[in-house]
Amino acid sequence: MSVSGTSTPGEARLIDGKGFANRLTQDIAEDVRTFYARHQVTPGLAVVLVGNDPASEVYVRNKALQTHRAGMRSFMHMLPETTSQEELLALIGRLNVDPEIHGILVQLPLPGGLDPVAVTNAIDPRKDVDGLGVVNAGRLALGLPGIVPCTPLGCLLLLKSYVGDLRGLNAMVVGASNLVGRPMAQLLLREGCTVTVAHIDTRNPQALARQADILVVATGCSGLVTGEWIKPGATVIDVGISRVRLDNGKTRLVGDVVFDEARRIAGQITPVPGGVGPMTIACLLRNTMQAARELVEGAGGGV
Ligand SMILES: Nc1nc(=O)c2c([nH]1)NC[C@@H]1CN(c3ccc(C(=O)N[C@@H](CCC(=O)O)C(=O)O)cc3)C=[N+]21
Repeated sequence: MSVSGTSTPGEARLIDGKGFANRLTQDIAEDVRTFYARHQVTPGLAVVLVGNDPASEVYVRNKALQTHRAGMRSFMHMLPETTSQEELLALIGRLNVDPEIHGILVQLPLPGGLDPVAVTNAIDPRKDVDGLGVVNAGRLALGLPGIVPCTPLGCLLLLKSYVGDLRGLNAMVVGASNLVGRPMAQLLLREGCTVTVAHIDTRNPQALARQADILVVATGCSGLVTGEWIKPGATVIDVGISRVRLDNGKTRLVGDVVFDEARRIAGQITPVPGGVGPMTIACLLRNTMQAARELVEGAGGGV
């Protein structure tokens, strides 16, 4: 490991998101037991899924499984595609005042006709474990404690563990979504990085990426980032996850980065699957534990 954020090229070290997420989940399970002993309260997470997108159903089921592994309670709300905005807002209103619920997540994207901004902001900011509402997003932008979106938080925990001190490093975030790119850029800025955000209108993103000690890619565009984008020895975090069909008819998960090229140039890199995905879920549990603490103990804090 190197504190400069780069190391000698050759074969990149694999960043083991799955192993890290497993250890994090075990630590959270310990926190859940301690919290129960103190307050006789078990943290509860409500996950709301509208419609039946098969990929979303897989993630939602995985979330419920991991929630139970951490000793938390999981409340699933599977709503039909035809759910109205009023019905969805009414459900969130009930979850907001339910003392058994400490975290609420509405799986995105929502079916057409439902307004994700209105829905996200209907969640009590104290229960907004996705950190996507204006209160938590604003807190992050101002450098105040709050709930940080799960995927960027997971990426940051990996970076802090595998790179160390990020101060002064050049970081580039490819993708400017509210879910990942923007909050990721805010977190890296807070850690002292010099941050560049590339988006759909960015000219020559490849040249900018080649300057980056840390490259976080979150576009959902598989194969976008080739070897030529990568500074030798850089740390590459691949947030993308797409299912592609192979010649033999089977499907495979791939990221936004051409892994076999990148791994010969990067210093360290996250695989897909087994990289950022499991960290997202572990951080959701971490945020739910944090929300339960603040709701029950009235403690401030956060990351
Ligand atoms: N409000 C909201 N918050 C989210 O955090 C959110 C969302 N909506 N909508 C969908 C995306 C996607 N997402 C993933 C979570 C875990 C894996 C994951 O565990 N992936 C495994 C593989 C899973 C598999 O085999 O399909 C891995 O990368 O190793 C992937 C993707 C969270 N999202």
